[in-house]
Amino acid sequence: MSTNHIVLFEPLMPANTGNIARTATGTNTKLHLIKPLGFELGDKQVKRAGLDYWDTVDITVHENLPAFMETLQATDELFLISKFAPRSYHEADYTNPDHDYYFLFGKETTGLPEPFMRLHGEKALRIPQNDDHIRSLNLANSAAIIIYETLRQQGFPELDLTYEYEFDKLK
Ligand SMILES: C[S@@+](CC[C@H](N)C(=O)[O-])C[C@H]1O[C@@H](n2cnc3c(N)ncnc32)[C@H](O)[C@@H]1O
Repeated sequence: MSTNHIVLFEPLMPANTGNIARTATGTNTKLHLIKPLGFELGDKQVKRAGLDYWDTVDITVHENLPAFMETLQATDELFLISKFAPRSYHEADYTNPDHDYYFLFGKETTGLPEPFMRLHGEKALRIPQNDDHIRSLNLANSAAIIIYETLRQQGFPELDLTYEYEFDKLK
């Protein structure tokens, strides 16, 4: 079965990383952070945004982008998530059970480095948006959109499609 990975390139804002950590925990997704980080991992704001989930996130910190790239195996599929991509994220296939899927997101201010983007342009995916009104989507929202499309294609593996709550608002 595939493992999905969210990779954040030089994240700056603790609230975004905390928010993504919460999504990662709830979806059995691994989280990778590429240094330098704009915060300390013990930062109150990271923890607040991830609430009680921070300690349960499977998190790996990489020294820099080349160090992260060196960890990839032949069966790992890497996608660069960028508004500059010519292809939309819904057109890619994430269903090969023998592959792990890595989604690399850019820094809140400057995105991914331009030379790296040019080198791996064929792996880039865009989330459609209205460019007349906003510059880009929020990083944490982008990560949630991508991971849930991936999980939808994979049939939501090991996630509860429904759940019996002790205090159920519908009962
Ligand atoms: C706030 S945006 C940074 C925008 C930055 N100016 C740039 O050049 O990409 C942070 C990250 O969110 C993701 N993102 C935001 N909007 C996106 C979109 N429409 N399509 C794909 N990724 C997006 C990208 O990974 C981006 O690097």
